Amino acid sequence: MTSASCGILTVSDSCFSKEKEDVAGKELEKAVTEAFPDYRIVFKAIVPDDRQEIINMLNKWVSEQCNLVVTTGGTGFSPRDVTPEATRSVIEREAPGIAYAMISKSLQVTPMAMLSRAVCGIKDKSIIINLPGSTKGALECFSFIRGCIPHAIALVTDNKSAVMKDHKAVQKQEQFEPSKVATDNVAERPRESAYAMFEVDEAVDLMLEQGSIPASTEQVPIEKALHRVLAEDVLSLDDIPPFDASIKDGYAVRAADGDGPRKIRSILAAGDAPTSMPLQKGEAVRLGTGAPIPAGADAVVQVEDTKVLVQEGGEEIEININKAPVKGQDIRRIGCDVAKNTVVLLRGERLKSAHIGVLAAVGKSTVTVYKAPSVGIITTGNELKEHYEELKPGQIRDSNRLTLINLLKEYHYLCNDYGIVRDEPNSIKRTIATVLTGNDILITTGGVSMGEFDFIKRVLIEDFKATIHFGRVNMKPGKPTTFATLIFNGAKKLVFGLPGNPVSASVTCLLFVIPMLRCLEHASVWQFPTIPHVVTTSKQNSDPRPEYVRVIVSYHDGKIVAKPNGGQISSRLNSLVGANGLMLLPKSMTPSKEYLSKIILISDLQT
Ligand SMILES: Nc1nc2c(c(=O)[nH]1)N[C@H]1C(S)=C(S)[C@@H](COP(=O)(O)OP(=O)(O)OC[C@H]3O[C@@H](n4cnc5c(N)ncnc54)[C@H](O)[C@@H]3O)O[C@H]1N2
Ligand code: MOO
Ligand SMILES: [Mg+2]
Repeated sequence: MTSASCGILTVSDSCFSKEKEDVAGKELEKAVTEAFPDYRIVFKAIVPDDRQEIINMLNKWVSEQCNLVVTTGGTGFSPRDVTPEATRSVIEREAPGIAYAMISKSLQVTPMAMLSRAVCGIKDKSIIINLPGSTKGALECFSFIRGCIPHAIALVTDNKSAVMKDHKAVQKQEQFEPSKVATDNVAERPRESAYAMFEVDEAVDLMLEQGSIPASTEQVPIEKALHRVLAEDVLSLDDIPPFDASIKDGYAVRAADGDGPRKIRSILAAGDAPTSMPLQKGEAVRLGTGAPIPAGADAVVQVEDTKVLVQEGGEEIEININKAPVKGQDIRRIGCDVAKNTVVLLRGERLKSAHIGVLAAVGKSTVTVYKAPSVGIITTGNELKEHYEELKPGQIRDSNRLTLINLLKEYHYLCNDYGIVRDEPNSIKRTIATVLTGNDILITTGGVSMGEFDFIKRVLIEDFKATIHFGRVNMKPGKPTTFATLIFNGAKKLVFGLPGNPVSASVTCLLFVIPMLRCLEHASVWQFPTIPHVVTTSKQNSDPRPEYVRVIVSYHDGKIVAKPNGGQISSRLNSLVGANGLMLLPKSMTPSKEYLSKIILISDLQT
């Protein structure tokens, strides 16, 4: 993606007068940065719903060659909504297709979309796009049209090489070779799975052996480094503390002077430069915690162990040291927390708040971190509809996509969403190719079991020459979990074919996808913490698979307690709502017998 400059203009009387916070503007900024990491947001402003003010700002940004201007607000029917009129005065050529795309997609969400009057158009090398004022509406509309933006910018800026690249990609898509997967001989389908059954640990090992996508790194300011994985060993650029410092509020003294009276020579607060004139016999310097120790002093006596002997106008002139001090008492020596040039953080550590604090303390303003692999997701199934769409008989709402995207987000991974794909080999092939063009990793859900409409494995093998490393795992839920690798446009790609059942998809994402992403990101910790746990069962399990029971784990009276979170059928996603652990029940348990097993902690222990 080539770089471009962007501006975000919030049009709102109430945001302009600071009566309301500009949430839409801020969220749009995030969405643009996330969608186009190479673009620079160079302009941001809030103007009132005033036609001339909008025109002035748009003209100013256009004259400064801002490639993409998105406005939010003022596109509706109320008397002060004038953003479309102002935009129309500025643009030279209208781009009605963008506005149309937003309205037609938005109508699937709400009939109110027909009240949008958004205008989109071009002036010079700038594209101006009006978005609604509501945060949800603005983000939704942006998501509907963001795909066309890079090509539109390449065209208006006359970037011939980018335009050619885009055209080639489109032509390639148009020269689509149909899937090789045959659908006409259902009677001949295998009656037994062609895939060997692996135990979970074996499958994890097979998967990790394939974890060799080249990892790239980037420099980020430490303010933006939270949750990233360090790609360098960090050396302290300074001693901490950088000078001998007091641990207490009190007096710097010479220990050899013992107890008894001291004349106050001067005062040192935290932040004052250390004095160079050595402290003389019988003298003390009054100081605060963190203040530098004056020359000649070798101990600090806390204020609680002293008494005032002489004072003048509220000033301490002479004090008494009640107890003889010990040399070095209450002094933090230079470099005692961290010595200069020593390693303070190790490559592979995931940065949390304390890491960022250490980076700040040792004088690092940027760090090198690993880039996480890029992930794209599709869900498959003819029965699936978007959660906001109306259902016809036989249809269900797609819950897997949003669950998995957000599950990955909980573990700090972003995931590009490629929508729902029908159970049809050509559609699956085409969408997989699109995902693999822009991502290192593909996650699919559904279509991996024994059904005649379960095409994922076959498309991967027949159309992409994938190697299936495992296509069945001995676990409940998650039996048909599939992991494959393939070469696409010369690059190695990883594919996780997760089962369609909602719990199975989430549990296998936790047990396979997240550990693999952590390894690919070079994180030193990739496994979830486990707690050894004794388990029993009251009834003979008819299913011989080891089971990952979704549990609420807590700590009561010195014991770990794991409570199954309701019904455990693979379709009941509520078993994961509030669950913080997966309790492993070994296969073929005899009722009432105790087994030493484990709980995998997927979030914090509840106490
Ligand atoms: N003959 C056999 N049938 C099945 C076997 C088997 O070994 N032999 N395995 C069962 C197991 S275990 C699982 S798990 C499921 C997995 O099936 P698929 O991965 O092929 O998934 P689908 O058939 O497409 O869907 C299964 C189920 O999940 C619902 N689903 C799918 N996608 C979504 C979504 N995005 N959001 C919400 N719900 C979704 C779908 O409607 C089905 O009810 O296969 C068993 N069958
Ligand atoms: O293994 Mo499936 O995931 O039982 O539901
Ligand atoms: Mg199926």
